[in-house]
Amino acid sequence: MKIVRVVAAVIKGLNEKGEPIIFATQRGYGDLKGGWEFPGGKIEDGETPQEALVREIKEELDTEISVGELIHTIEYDYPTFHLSMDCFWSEIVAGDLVLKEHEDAKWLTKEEMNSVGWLPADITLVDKIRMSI
Ligand SMILES: Nc1nc2c([nH]c(=O)n2[C@H]2C[C@H](O)[C@@H](COP(=O)(O)OP(=O)(O)OP(=O)(O)O)O2)c(=O)[nH]1
Ligand SMILES: [Mg+2]
Repeated sequence: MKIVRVVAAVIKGLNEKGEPIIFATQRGYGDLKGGWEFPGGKIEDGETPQEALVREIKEELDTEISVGELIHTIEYDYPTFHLSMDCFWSEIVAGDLVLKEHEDAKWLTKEEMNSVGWLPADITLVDKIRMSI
């Protein structure tokens, strides 16, 4: 099966109560349209995962991020491809998270993380994030 290598940013911030919040985006096009995900995309030839992630977040959200530690690499079989997705803690350096490609976005607290319809590959990662924030 075809392997698709993807990077995703788990962007962490704080709400007005000082609680940790995570930025989630809703896919605006394609087969998985409407599903919630962590912004990011496919690694291109010659890029490191971190370089790919900085580029993708600039393209998708017009925002500059700093890429932190790897949280987890998701391996998941979709019907037509195998997804291998590196997920990194990330923080905003500059920019306002403008939705250039996504349909919607939300900042979610730990308690709210199960309130959106995540893509099937993301479920184990979401659980892991909920335990660690
Ligand atoms: N970005 C992202 N993709 C995910 C997640 N979970 C998940 O299954 N995927 C899948 C959906 C896509 O089939 C694939 C990568 O997607 P993408 O569409 O974001 O790639 P891209 O930004 O480079 O966009 P494109 O040029 O291919 O349209 O990974 C996630 O949390 N974030
Ligand atoms: Mg993308």
